[in-house]
Amino acid sequence: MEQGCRKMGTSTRKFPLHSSKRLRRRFLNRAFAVVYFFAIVALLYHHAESLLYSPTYGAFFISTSLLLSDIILGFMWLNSQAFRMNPIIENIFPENIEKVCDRKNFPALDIFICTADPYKEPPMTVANTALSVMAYDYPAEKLSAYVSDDGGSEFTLFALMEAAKFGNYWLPFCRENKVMNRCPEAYFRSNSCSNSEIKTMYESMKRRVESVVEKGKIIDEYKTSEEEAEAFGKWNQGFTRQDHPTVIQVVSQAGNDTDIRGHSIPNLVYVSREKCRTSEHHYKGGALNALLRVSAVMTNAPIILTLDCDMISNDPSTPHQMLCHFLDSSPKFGFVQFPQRFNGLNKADIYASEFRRMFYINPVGMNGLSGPDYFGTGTFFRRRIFYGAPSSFIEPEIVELNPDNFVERSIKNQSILELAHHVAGCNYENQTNWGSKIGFRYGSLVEDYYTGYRLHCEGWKSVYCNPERASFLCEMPISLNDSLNQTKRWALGLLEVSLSKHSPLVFGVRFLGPLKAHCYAYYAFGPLLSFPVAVYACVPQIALLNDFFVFPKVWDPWFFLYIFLFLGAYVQDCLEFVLARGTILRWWSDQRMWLIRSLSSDLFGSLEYITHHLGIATRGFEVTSKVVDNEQNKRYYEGKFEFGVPSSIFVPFSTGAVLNLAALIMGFLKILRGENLDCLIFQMLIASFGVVNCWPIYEAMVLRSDNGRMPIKITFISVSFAWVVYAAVSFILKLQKI
Ligand SMILES: O=c1ccn([C@@H]2O[C@H](COP(=O)(O)OP(=O)(O)O[C@H]3O[C@H](CO)[C@@H](O)[C@H](O)[C@H]3O)[C@@H](O)[C@H]2O)c(=O)[nH]1
Ligand SMILES: [Mn+2]
Repeated sequence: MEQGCRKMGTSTRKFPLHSSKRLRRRFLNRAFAVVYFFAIVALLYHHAESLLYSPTYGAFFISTSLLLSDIILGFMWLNSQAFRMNPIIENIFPENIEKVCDRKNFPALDIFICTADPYKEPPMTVANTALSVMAYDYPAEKLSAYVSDDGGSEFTLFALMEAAKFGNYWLPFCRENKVMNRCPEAYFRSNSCSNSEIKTMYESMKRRVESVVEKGKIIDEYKTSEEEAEAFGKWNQGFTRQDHPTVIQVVSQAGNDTDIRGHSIPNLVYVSREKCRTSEHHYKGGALNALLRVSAVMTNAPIILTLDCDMISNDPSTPHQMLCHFLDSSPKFGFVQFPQRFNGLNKADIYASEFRRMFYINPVGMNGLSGPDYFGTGTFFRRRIFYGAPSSFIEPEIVELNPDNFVERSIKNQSILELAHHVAGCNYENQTNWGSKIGFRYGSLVEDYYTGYRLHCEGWKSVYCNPERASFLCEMPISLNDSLNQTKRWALGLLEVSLSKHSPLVFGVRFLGPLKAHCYAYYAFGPLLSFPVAVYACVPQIALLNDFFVFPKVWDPWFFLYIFLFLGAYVQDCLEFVLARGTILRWWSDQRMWLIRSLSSDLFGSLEYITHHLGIATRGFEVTSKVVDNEQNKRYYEGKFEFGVPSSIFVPFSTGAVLNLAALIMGFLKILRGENLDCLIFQMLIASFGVVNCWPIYEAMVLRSDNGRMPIKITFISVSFAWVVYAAVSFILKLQKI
């Protein structure tokens, strides 16, 4: 791809494209890690000692559960240190790109947009995303957008056809007015547009698309040409989402279709791969592999951008930014990862949807260890990366899929289209390397994490690029249930990696070295946190209710060890959060959601992993809804948690909430009765921390009356459950003395 810009060696020295800065805080991090490590060892020693000398079964039970919990927490701490050893910030100088490489020599770019459900991912959202990237400041004849529709919906195709027509006006409008946010919906929402003509045009297109989805039918009047009518004809009687032939429709063709100023517009291709009930489709990974092949046959650009359908471009110069890395890099360099930044978070970001640690803090840490993991969206790949390690190329089955193959014919050429249909077939991958050695990798519901991991194991490098202005903006779930179900899917997918033969601790260590393997282990084993959090959320509390005192007394040196461990971790976490431009308010939500997720997503994800492996249940990729309900939206902006639906995923942490409150009240009663505070204090501290964190849950259970409150059924189940857990643990605690 650098061919066009070959003689860059000297010019990039004069006009640098990127630079990197190692953060000085690495020294502090390392020193603190050593101190903290010894503190953990001391704590484990303390537990082991209590275990050996436990006077009763109860004490034995408590010491065992605390020891196991702290081993897991210690292991997670160890993993998290890998990110702290060598953080690096990468800077880019996109203003120099055109000085070292002429526009006409820019490499071609294929953009993949995935959608899977026209009701959860409205076709208008997909159309907006497509328009926002088609309007990139990049030579249009080198740009192709491929939309993969796993929902197999004619409405999505209709929306794209409408988008292409509107694009004829929108693209020149953006160019001439130097618009930065080229997603029409976002642009019209935030600008009082002076040119109301284009706004009217947009509104009328939006009305048409939405009415089609609403009516569930495309009226003939909307099919403006013979070709369009023919395309929709493919949705005949036997066509269902799970069972249908491949549909590939070239919606606009670069070099052939022009905008109102006579400039070319980029290729826009709709692809719905063939689906049949008898063969596995591998969810998004499968969709991306189908796109890899279809695009190889049609345009075969050396660079690929993968996007989720709600990830709009917010900066037309993003391709220039990624070129800063691609034009000046080693042959092992494989991808540039841009962060997900979110549109419309509320002030406290109550569901911690921005995942500041995962998307902003940890990737900087991985930059120093040959690059960040793959986030699934906002990633520019070198096409070659999907065909084996840097030094051992794996030949695909047909020459047309070779990343170096040059496509001479037009994308509407009959034989090209025929081959494209063939490679999108549902049995095409049988007996091939797709999904195992070639392309996006199968086997985990978090195909992004897993694919990035395997690519790094092969020796590819990546870079994290987070420019001042957000390159992309995306949506996040605004109901607690949606948010928890999303992370539950992640938890299940991560366990599929951690407990497989490719586990970071076994396979990863061999190929990545210990530090990077621990970074991957940090995510893969994350769901294990459900155990220690569950223990700390109920064991000390129930012990307190039973007059059982398990922790060191105040003034005991071990007490201070606990305080040091707790504050050390929390203060460091908070500092890093704030240094990554977070607010204290959002950090508080972040740590709260960390607790809540451990007791819901991680727990249920683990249970699903087990049931799936026992063959009791099947697993699936439940798509997160991007539809916004106005009433819900209002509550979200007021910062209220949205429970609303009677979902069992709320039960474990609501149970914990009840137990903590009961323990705290009991503790106060004991103090009032004049019992000794010395032994109580530690358990009281834990319970108070629980109660402060659970405040929104109590509110939702008792104080609220809106539709987002906790369903009575769930409150009832949680209280009963709390009673059962209390009774069971109390029974063990009271077992006769040895
Ligand atoms: O069978 C499927 C299921 C999903 N998708 C697409 O996958 C994307 C992500 O789905 P979403 O429901 O939005 O999941 P999230 O949890 O929000 O996505 C995160 O996590 C996923 C892995 O679980 C990654 O694939 C995503 O890139 C990452 O943003 C969407 O564009 C979907 O259309 C498909 O194409 N086919
Ligand atoms: Mn998403």
